[in-house]
Order: sequence, then C-alpha cells, then structure tokens
Amino acid sequence: MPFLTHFSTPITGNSSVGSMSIRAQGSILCPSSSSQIQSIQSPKPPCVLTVPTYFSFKIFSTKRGWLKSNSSFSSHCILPASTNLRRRNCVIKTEHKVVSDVEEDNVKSKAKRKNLAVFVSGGGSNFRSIFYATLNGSVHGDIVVLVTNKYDCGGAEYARDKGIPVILFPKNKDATEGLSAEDLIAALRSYKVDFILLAGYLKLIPTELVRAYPKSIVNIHPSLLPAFGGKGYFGMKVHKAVIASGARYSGPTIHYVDEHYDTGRILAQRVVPVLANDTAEELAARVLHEEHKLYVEVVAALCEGRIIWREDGVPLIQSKENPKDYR
Ligand SMILES: Nc1nc2c(c(=O)[nH]1)N[C@@H](CN(C=O)c1ccc(C(=O)N[C@@H](CCC(=O)O)C(=O)O)cc1)CN2
Ligand SMILES: NCC(=O)N[C@@H]1O[C@H](COP(=O)([O-])[O-])[C@@H](O)[C@H]1O
Repeated sequence: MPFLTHFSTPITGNSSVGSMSIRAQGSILCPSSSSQIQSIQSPKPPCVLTVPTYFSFKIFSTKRGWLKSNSSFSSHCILPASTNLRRRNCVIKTEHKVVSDVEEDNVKSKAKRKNLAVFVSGGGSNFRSIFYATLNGSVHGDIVVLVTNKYDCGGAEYARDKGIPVILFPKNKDATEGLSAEDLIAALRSYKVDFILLAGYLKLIPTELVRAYPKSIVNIHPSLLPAFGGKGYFGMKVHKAVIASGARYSGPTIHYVDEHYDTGRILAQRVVPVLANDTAEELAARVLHEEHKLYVEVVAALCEGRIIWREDGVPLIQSKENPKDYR
C-alpha cells in the first residue's frame, strides 16, 4: 500500500478546479513522471488536469483518499491541503481560501458517514464515549457493530441496549457460537465497515484481519508506547508497571494495529503526570479521562479523512481548526 503518491504536477493559478497557488521550495524530490492530478468532482466523471509539468512535489495519499483542501472547492475536490511539512529539503505551501464554518459543515454533512466497528472485552467506557460522539455530531460516523470475546461484558450489554449488533470473536474454546477470522471479515464487510476501533479488546487481532483492513484498524493503549506495551501489558497491569518504574509521566497512545501487540505506527498521544503517591487506580482514572477525549478526536479525524502519512511512514493528524497544522 503506497504511503505516498507523488505527481509531477501541472498546477496553474487558475486550474479548472479553482484558484490556488502552490510553491515548492528546495530541490524537487520525486523523479518526474508524466502523471496527472485528478480532481474528482461528483457527479461528473473524474476530470484530469494535464498541463506542462514545471515542478514536481509530493502529495500524501491516505487509504481513504487524498488530503482534502479546506478551500472553497466542493468536498470532492482532491487537492493537496496546505502543508507546512518540511520533508528533507522540500517545503510545500499552498494558499487557499478557507470555507466558512457553515460551508465546512455543509461539506462534512455531504461527505459519506463512515461505518465503525468497535472491539471491546470489558466495561466499554471508550466505546460509550465514541458512541455518544457519533450522536452529538463530533464524529462523522456510526458504530454499526460491536465485536467482543466476552459476550456478557459491560460493553456488549451497552451495545445490545442501544440496538447495536454484537459479534463474538474469537469463539471460546468450549463455546459453539463465535466466528472464525474469515467469518468475522465477511461479517465486517457485510456491515461495510470502514474503520475498526479496538477499545480494551484483549485478544490478538489475527493477521488476516490486519491485512483485510490496511491502515484502518486502530487501538488505544493506556501508556506512552513504546514503553509498557506488548504481551502481558493490559489494564491495571500497565499502570502498576508505570508506577513501579518511577516514571513521572504516562498517558494514552492511539496507534495503528499490526500483527503484533502495540507495535503499530503511533498516531496520537496525550501526557498525564504520575504523582508520587498515586495508586494504580488513581493513575488509571487519570489516563482513562484523557483516553475518552483523545479517542473521539482521533476517530473524528479518521472519519473526516484528516490523516496523512509522512514520507517516513509516520501518520499525522491534520488540525480541523487550522489545516496548515499537523500533529
Ligand atoms: N494484532 C494486534 N492485536 C491487538 C493489539 C495490537 O496492537 N495488535 N492490541 C491489543 C490491545 N492491547 C494493548 O493495547 C493488548 C491486549 C492484550 C494483551 C495481552 O497480553 N493479552 C493476553 C490475554 C489477556 C486475556 O485474554 O485476558 C495474552 O495475549 O496473553 C496485550 C496487549 C488488542 N489486540
Ligand atoms: N492493552 C490494552 C488495554 O489495556 N486497553 C485499556 O483497557 C481499558 C479499557 O477500558 P474501557 O473498556 O472502559 O474502554 C482502557 O484503559 C484501555 O486503554
């Protein structure tokens, strides 16, 4: 899956998709190839810009599509957002009009809501905060299915109470019900799931599922990875290890899921202090409070296509308030 797509691009100040200017400074990094930039404007078929190349630059593609400009183009315009990312010696800046909040909301409301699957094993407080965010408009998506390895856990009870389908995975040793990995993938496809959110799920996601949903599965972990992560590090065990280590800071990490526990690319973190007399429960509560906020911010960015992949493979979140800022 290419992290990065580059174009030798023909951008003029008055391209057919609107006025913008792009300045690339520094040496051009990409071997020029006669490719085009596609500006997809629904419902017309994709139109292709082809004009003489006079400079090349890199734009980032996400699994969900190109960076969306916050300019006055329609929501389907696919143009590099303004970037201040300095990559090697190439800085690309674009100036574009910023749409009004109302227009922005209209754009968001026109964009397709994303379908979310949440995986839990316990109480599901992160699941609940994300669910609430889908109702109050913070997250442009809907939780269409919940997956759990503990059919009677608090998260599963809450899902059933809200009318969200619950799937048991993996199947328990002695239980007859529960799905195999390939059945689970088929079920997620049937729900047209766009993103999978692990939220206190305590089983290893099988390789076939990781590969079936590239750059679309994220997990929240209650420490500042890579510290205090991996097999055996879950729940209170994490916080006890943090306190025992003498670490002065901890906090949640949200990362992409790969085939191993907690080794996927880090997407977001928040920091909380570890106090001298903290119990594991007190630290857990402080971290969990930040988790609830951070996960909603990250899922909102996922659903709005505000994740970009830096050329070295690090995913960044484009600020909603200031599209020129990434973190
Ligand atoms: N392929 C992946 N699967 C999962 C990941 C991941 O990063 N890649 N993250 C975990 C969540 N997690 C930490 O964030 C985590 C969960 C569980 C364990 C663990 O050691 N589990 C025990 C079993 C615990 C139980 O069944 O009660 C074990 O495997 O022995 C470590 C980290 C979710 N899946
Ligand atoms: N390694 C995985 C792990 O420890 N995940 C942690 O389990 C808790 C689930 O709480 P919740 O069920 O209330 O969301 C959360 O603190 C989450 O970070």
